[in-house]
Amino acid sequence: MVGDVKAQLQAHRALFETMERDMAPLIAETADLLVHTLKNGGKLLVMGNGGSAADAQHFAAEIVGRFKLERRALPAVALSTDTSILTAIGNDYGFEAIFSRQVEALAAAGDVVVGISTSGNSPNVLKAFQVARERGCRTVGLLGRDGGSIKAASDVALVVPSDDTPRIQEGHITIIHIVCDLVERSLFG
Ligand SMILES: O=C(CO)[C@@H](O)[C@H](O)[C@H](O)[C@H](O)COP(=O)(O)O
Ligand SMILES: [Zn+2]
Repeated sequence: MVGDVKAQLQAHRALFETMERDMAPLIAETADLLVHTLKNGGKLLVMGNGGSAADAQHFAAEIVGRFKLERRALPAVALSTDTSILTAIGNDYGFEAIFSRQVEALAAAGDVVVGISTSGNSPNVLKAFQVARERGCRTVGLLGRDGGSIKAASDVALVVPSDDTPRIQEGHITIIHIVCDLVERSLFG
């Protein structure tokens, strides 16, 4: 039991060492993109399924509310939170359309659309990225494994180098916190 716990903590640490070595520039680039977008009156739309739906609403909450600094509210919407919208679109147009239809409704040119998927292959995220690009938005994929099909639809692809879904999710939420910190300090610090 304790051995299993230690093995998982070690896997987490090894992954984060690799992320530190390989991903820092791309995480900084993502923060820059969001700073630029918010400065120019754009907003963040963010989505994911399951645990990544929770990460999406966590991200939007840090942006709309605050991360650490007392500052004005910033615009962000999690597309995974409104059960009436999700069930209506899912029921009437199919589960693949639950995010793309909301992107169609809410996205403006210059917005940043973030999709979180550990496999990189969730069809509803992929479809939302296709619509986002048609709308002139920038797409950021928070991905895992080999990046899947969403990688090619991402302007910035942050692929956490692991095949283990929970470890990938731990990478994603840490990247989200780092981006929130950089965005807030660069706009208001
Ligand atoms: O949190 C977990 C597993 O750790 C699950 O809820 C997981 O997010 C769900 O199976 C998702 O449907 C997986 O989708 P994706 O990450 O491949 O896009
Ligand atoms: Zn999970």
